[in-house]
Amino acid sequence: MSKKLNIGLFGFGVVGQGLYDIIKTKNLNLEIKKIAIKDATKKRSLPEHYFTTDKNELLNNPEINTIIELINDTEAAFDIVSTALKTGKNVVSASKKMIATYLDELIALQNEYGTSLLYEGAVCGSIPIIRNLEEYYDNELLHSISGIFNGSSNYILSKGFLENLDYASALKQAQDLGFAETDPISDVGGFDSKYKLVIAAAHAYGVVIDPKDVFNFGIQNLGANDIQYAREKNLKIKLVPVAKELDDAHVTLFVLPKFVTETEFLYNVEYEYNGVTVQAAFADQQFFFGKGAGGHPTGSAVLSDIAALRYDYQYEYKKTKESKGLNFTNDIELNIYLRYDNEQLVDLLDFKTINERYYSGTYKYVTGKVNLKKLIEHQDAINADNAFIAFADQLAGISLAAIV
Ligand SMILES: NC(=O)C1=CN([C@@H]2O[C@H](COP(=O)(O)OP(=O)(O)OC[C@H]3O[C@@H](n4cnc5c(N)ncnc54)[C@H](OP(=O)(O)O)[C@@H]3O)[C@@H](O)[C@H]2O)C=CC1
Ligand SMILES: N[C@@H](CC=O)C(=O)O
Repeated sequence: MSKKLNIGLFGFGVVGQGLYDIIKTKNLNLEIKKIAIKDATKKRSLPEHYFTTDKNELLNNPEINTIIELINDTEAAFDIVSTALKTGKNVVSASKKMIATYLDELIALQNEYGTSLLYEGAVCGSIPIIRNLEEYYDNELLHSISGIFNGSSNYILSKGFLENLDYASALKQAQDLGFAETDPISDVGGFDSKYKLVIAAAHAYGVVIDPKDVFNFGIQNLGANDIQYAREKNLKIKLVPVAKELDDAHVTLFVLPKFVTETEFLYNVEYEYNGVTVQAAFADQQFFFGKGAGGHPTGSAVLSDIAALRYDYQYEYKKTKESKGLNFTNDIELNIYLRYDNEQLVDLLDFKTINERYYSGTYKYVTGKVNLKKLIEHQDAINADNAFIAFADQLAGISLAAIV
């Protein structure tokens, strides 16, 4: 018999409302007791008595045994989630930045207090990737996980490539549809993809990596020449996070735009859809596809976690416990395309090999192999130049540069 869940819901925005819409169509053994929001003056679709701006009305209510955290404030979310876990309440959260930033602490709290934190909705919306990494791939050696982890940036890219819509209008649409983060630089700059990648890597490789150590470069500098370059070669540009085991001792993570060929699954992932490609030793390549943003797709993942809590499901962080001793490294070499203005940038990045170099009045690019550490070191110069970078490798082409 499943246990009855008395829910305290934090947040009634895109995802909170989306979750509510789904719950009300079902006859589940659960009840939403109270909803905490920030702005008491906003018009709501439910009677006033549901709402409060006092978090303690939920956290201190002994009747509430489950907290659902769906707010857009990282520090407040960590405070809510950690308090709930400490006071014996299980939690479901979709706040990927908060989870990636505080993952070590959140795992420790679950171990110490025996409470459960689930977050399927935080990584690729409706795609059930976390529980698959945790359970299904438990005994698999995973060579890499990559994909499209951000709906807003993919929406903007699709609108540009397929409909010739300009960047600003496409971003506005993604915001109006409820896909974008409060500060959309998180989406287009690759930060959101990075947080999701860090969470996925913890379940895939057992490594808990500080997001600050992971390089992310987004699509905000993408220009008409870059799109033209891709079109002429029958490629598409996608924002792709990569986690790859390089050898028995090293794992790398980064987020970069990527030239994707027609033969790759990601080529046909458009608009707010996400895709996750898992390359495993025995299962070989597998692909997960689904909506990565929006109230209902994300709400469906949150509801799946809620349902799992009725049976006290907990992540075991199995690969973390196996302690294979993988070290995170940025000391890798990969083939990139750099569209730039300032010649000095090419020298600064210290290309190991140059395959192609092109100059015209307003368009200059170079392709070749660089060390990721050089991209990190000169990130400010790259941004100051309004340059655009994409990588062109199949993942097998990314290699450890030096043994660290
Ligand atoms: N939108 C999406 O597609 C997805 C979003 N997410 C994540 O889910 C979370 C929520 O996103 P989303 O629904 O889009 O965000 P919204 O901006 O639509 O809603 C945020 C909600 O949080 C409430 N809120 C903010 N601060 C507090 C606080 N301190 N206490 C109580 N309530 C608070 C707001 O209150 P008020 O209504 O009063 O302003 C609002 O109801 C974010 O972490 C986001 O990254 C994850 C996957 C997909
Ligand atoms: N802003 C995010 C929302 C879901 O995580 C995105 O666009 O993917």
